[in-house]
Amino acid sequence: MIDTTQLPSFLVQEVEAAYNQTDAEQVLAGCTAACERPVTLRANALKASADEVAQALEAAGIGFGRVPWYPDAFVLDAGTRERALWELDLYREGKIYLQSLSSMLPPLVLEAAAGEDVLDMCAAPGGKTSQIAALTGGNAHLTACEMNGPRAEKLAYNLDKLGARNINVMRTDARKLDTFFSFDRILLDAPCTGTGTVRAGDERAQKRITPNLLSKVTKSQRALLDRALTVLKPGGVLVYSTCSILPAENEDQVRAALKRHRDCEVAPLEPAMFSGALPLVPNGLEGTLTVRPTKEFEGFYLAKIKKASRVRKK
Ligand SMILES: C[S@@+](CC[C@H](N)C(=O)[O-])C[C@H]1O[C@@H](n2cnc3c(N)ncnc32)[C@H](O)[C@@H]1O
Repeated sequence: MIDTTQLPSFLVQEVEAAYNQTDAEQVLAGCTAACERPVTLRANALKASADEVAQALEAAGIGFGRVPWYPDAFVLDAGTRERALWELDLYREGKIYLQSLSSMLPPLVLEAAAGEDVLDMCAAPGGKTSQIAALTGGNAHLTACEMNGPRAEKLAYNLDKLGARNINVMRTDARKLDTFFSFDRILLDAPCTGTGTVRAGDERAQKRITPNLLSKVTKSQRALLDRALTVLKPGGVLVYSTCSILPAENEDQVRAALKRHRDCEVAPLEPAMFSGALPLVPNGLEGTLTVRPTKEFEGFYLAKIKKASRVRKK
């Protein structure tokens, strides 16, 4: 039996209602194991190669492991604290970015290419925006939206530190983004309950994760999805992600959005894309992935949606 008394009671209740007993137990066990989660980071290819980062970590006596699905990801040895990195030139010069493994997934799935118009709709503090910039060699036309003022400043600061240049940072409510804009690729890393990131014993999470929060974020997710699918070009691709493990924020949102936007459909994600190395829990929408929380991964949801190309009339 898992001790769930250290987890937010609303989270436990929702997980037990959403998943079968075995899956719910695994998910809740992952939340309780989160306290042991190692520090993970991404080599920032805009400033340093993964080899350079590996050598610098070795020189500093910091042990690490790698993952089979992303050469730029590093998993520091158990017990290594973030503060071990703070004094390193690597960190000060923006050659690395502290980022959870799960949050490295959406930019990989987005598959943006140089020259494309790309929107990161909810961008601060900028981990995924800068990763998209790195993956496109700094050659995509990137727009990054953030509604919250101080967070938009942090976003601009981080992008500058990481050498992600020529990004149009917009401090704006992305639900009201002018429909004059249009994009080839959109990342919607939506505001959510954060239930995938909860660590047992976190009293603030107990207070924060409530029916009221769920109701607030699901309204916002719906409006953001509608705007995203409106400003997506025909033939364009949207990646929707949350760090939540609740279906109401994930597959239920996507399924409902696809009913409202009949020209869009799921572009199936295959676990094999990640060498079968993601800890997944079955969800109710085929072709989308729910990563269950484990000792290494935060709980996370990923869906890829494609808009039909315009049919040419003869
Ligand atoms: C999950 S966080 C994004 C994390 C970010 N993608 C990253 O990887 O660093 C969600 C962000 O969306 C912002 N946000 C919430 N509602 C928004 C809206 N309507 N328009 C723009 N940004 C919004 C929040 O302030 C928050 O910074």
